[in-house]
Amino acid sequence: MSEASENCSGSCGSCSEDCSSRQQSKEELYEPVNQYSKVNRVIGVVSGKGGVGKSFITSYLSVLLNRKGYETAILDADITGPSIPKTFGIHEKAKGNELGIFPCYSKNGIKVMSVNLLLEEEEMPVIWRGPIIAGTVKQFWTDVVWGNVEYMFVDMPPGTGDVPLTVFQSIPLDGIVIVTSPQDLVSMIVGKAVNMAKAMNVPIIGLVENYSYVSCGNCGEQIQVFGKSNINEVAEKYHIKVLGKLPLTPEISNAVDSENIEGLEGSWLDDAVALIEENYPGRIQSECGCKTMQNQRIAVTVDEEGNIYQHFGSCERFAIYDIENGVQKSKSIIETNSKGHDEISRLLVEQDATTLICGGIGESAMKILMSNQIVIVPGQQGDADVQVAAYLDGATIASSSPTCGNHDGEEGCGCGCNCSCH
Ligand SMILES: Nc1ncnc2c1ncn2[C@@H]1O[C@H](COP(=O)(O)OP(=O)(O)OP(=O)(O)O)[C@@H](O)[C@H]1O
Repeated sequence: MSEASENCSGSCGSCSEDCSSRQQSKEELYEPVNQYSKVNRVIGVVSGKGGVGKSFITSYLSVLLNRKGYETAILDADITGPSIPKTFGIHEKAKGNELGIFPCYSKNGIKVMSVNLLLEEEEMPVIWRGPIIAGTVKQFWTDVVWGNVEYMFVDMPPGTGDVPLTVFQSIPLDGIVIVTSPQDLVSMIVGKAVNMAKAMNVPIIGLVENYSYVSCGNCGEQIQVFGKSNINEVAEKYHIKVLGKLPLTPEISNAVDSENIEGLEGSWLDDAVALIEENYPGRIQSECGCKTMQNQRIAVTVDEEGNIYQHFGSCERFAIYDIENGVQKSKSIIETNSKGHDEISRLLVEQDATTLICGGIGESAMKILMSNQIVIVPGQQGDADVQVAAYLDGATIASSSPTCGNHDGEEGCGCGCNCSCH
C-alpha cells in the first residue's frame, strides 16, 4: 500500500492514487457533458513545463482534423494563459442562454471555448485561486452547448498541478499527447507527465517534440539549436511513440501571430493525425442518414428583412428551405399567426420541418422540437440565406442531436443521435 493510501482521508476527488481504498471509480468521478452535446473523442494536450508550444500543437491538430472534415472543438483549459482564441482570430464574446454557453467558431468551423471569450477585456488577467479555475474548466465541459463534436482537444495548463488533475478526473479523456522541447531536463519532465497519466489510467497517444531543429535557409541542414535531441531514447524508455518533430520556424510563429493558424501548411503532424484517426476513430457515422440529412426542410426564424429573428417565442414568420440531395430546391415564407414557444414549435412539427435555425430559444420549445426529431441550430444571426448556406456547407453545426427518425429501434446504427435505440 502506498503512503497516500495509508493516509487516505476518503476523499478520492482530490487524489490521483488508484489505490485499493478508492471509494469511487474513475468513471464515477467524471462530470456529465452538457446535455445538448455529444463528444465522441476527447484528447488532452499536456506539457511538463510552459512555453513548449502546447497550445500551438493543440490548435494545429484540431486544424488538421477539421481539414479532413471532422467536427472539431477545443476546450481551452489553460485558464490563466488562454491563447487559443487569438491563434484563430476569434475576438467575439461567447453568448449563452438558459441552455448553456455557446462556443465561438473559427473561420473553418472549429468550436472554441476559452475564458478569454468570457472576459470583457482580453487583456484582463485571470487572478483566481485554484478551485475556481478548476471549477471553470469543469463548467466548460458541463455547461457549454458543444453540440456534435467528433474530436475535442483540451489544451491543459503546463505541469501536473490542480487543473490538469481536475481535467484528468472530470473529463473522460481518450488519451493524451505530450509536448516537449529538446533539452536536458526532457526525460524528467516527460517522466512526470507519463506517470501522472498512468496514475490516472489515461492512455498516452504519444510524444511531440517541438523546436526540434532549425532548417538552414541556404543548404537545408537541420541545426539542433537546443542541443542534440534525445526524444527517441526518452520515448523508448517510457514505451511511447514519437508522433512528430517540429522545427522552430517563422512560418509557425507568423501564422500564430497573424491569427491565421487555419492557413498554415505543414506536414509535421500528419503521422500524429493518421495515428489518432486509426486508433481513436472519431467519425459519428450515419448509416441511416440522420446526421448528413441530404433531404431536409429547414425552417429559419426571420424578420421582415430576411435576417434571423432572435426570439423564437415571438417569431412572426419562418423562411422554409427545401433541400433535396444536399441542394436547395425552394424557399417560401410562412406566417406563424400563433403565439408562444409551444404553439410555434407545433407549427414546425406540422410543417414537417427537419431543422430549425434560430437565435434564442427556450427549453420547452427545444424539448418539443427534439422529441419530434427536429435538429436545432440556435444562437445564429445575420442573413438567413447565408446562414442556411453555411449550415449546408458544414460551417455551422447543430447544437442538439435530434432523436433519430430514420430507423425503428435497431441498435448500433452509429448515427450519433440521442435516440433510445443507442
Ligand atoms: N515550432 C515553432 N516555431 C516557431 N514558433 C513557435 C513554434 N511552436 C510554438 N511557437 C510559438 O511559441 C509561442 C509559445 O507557444 P505556445 O503558446 O503554443 O506555448 P505553450 O506551451 O502553450 O505555452 P504555455 O503553456 O506556457 O501557455 C507562441 O507564440 C507560438 O506561436
